[in-house]
Amino acid sequence: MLRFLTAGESHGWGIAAVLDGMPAGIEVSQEELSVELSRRRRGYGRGERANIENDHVLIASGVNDGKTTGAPICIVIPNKDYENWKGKYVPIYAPRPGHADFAGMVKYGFNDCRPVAERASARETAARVACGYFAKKLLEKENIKVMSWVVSIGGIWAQLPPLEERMSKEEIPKKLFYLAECSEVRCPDLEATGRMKKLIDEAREKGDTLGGIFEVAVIGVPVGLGSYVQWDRRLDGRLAAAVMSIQGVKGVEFGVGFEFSEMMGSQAHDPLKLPKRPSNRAGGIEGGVSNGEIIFMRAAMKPIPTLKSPLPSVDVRTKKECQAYIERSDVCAVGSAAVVAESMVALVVADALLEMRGGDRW
Ligand SMILES: Cc1cc2nc3c(=O)[nH]c(=O)nc-3n(C[C@H](O)[C@H](O)[C@H](O)COP(=O)(O)O)c2cc1C
Ligand SMILES: C=C(O[C@@H]1CC(C(=O)O)=C[C@@H](OP(=O)(O)O)[C@H]1O)C(=O)O
Repeated sequence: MLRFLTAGESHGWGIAAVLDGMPAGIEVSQEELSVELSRRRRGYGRGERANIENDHVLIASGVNDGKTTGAPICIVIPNKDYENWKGKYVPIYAPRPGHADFAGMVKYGFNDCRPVAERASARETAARVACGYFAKKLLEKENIKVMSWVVSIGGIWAQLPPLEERMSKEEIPKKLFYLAECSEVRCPDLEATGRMKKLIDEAREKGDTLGGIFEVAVIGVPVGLGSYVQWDRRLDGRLAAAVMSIQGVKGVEFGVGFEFSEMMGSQAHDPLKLPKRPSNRAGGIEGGVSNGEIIFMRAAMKPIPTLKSPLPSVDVRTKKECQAYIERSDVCAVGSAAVVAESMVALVVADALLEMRGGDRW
């Protein structure tokens, strides 16, 4: 069983994770790890914090001589911004609509929202990406690759090959992924990238924020990951939970997803033919089990909650109406969320692979 937990606050000493269940013998490198971390940190629309952090990952255990040992892997990512925050306490008395502030403060009985904001922050996703790197390295040994790209930001859509092709021909996700890596918003359509950047600039000027949609594809998946025999073993359920757990993600679909609801069965399901199934509208999973096709997911992220032109809120001390608290913030982080989703998907797929194959070393 591959599992992990994270710890740490956004402006505290650092972010940490323990990843348990990685087999021995997986080669890992500090350089590749830092590339993964910087893919998440950077992107057009991210705020000033991205320039403060370098997300250097300290590997405290579980790796010896560049290979995993099978022991729990402990990673620590010091927060450089801690130097600017230590010894200070900046309370948040006007909860930001859309952030965890209000619900978290009431739930845990705080007098202000600072402790909520610190732990609810997506700073924590740096640790998820570090864990996801190890899962990706395990999958790499089986020629399984996880990719993502952004398809829309604030209603501006990328022009991409038809969905049916994106889901069924391996060379297409590979190409889209390659192009996305060249785009500042991680969108494979470089013309749309320009318009998305302009929209992000406009939102920033207005003190507003944006969300969007990204896709994740997993190629090289064998038949048989996950199971229909128990609800919590279904691969689609596990993947959906993993991606929905990312801060700001509000919708997830597989294959043609919500479009299925408008189709006749005869148009919807993927016929079995030799040598290969002609379509993959299911998105690579039937009955909660991978069917050997590309696993294809799409997820929607809401606009960032912290607004420079804030929404109405209530001061929790005076109970008077006021404007929501303003803090340094990202304007748009859809490309970063997509990288986090790659990591979460890699962790779930690697867990299901270990379940099916077993093995203490790889
Ligand atoms: C990579 C990434 C960066 C984010 N950056 C910010 C940010 O700078 N400011 C902010 O208010 N929310 C940001 N968010 C979103 C909030 O963390 C999220 O909306 C909040 O924790 C509430 O959770 P929920 O939206 O899932 O309900 C970010 C999310 C991700 C995935
Ligand atoms: C720090 C990161 O993301 C943060 C996520 C976040 C939030 O509320 O989720 C708020 C911002 O924090 P700060 O106010 O310190 O700039 C983001 O920068 C990161 O991704 O590394």
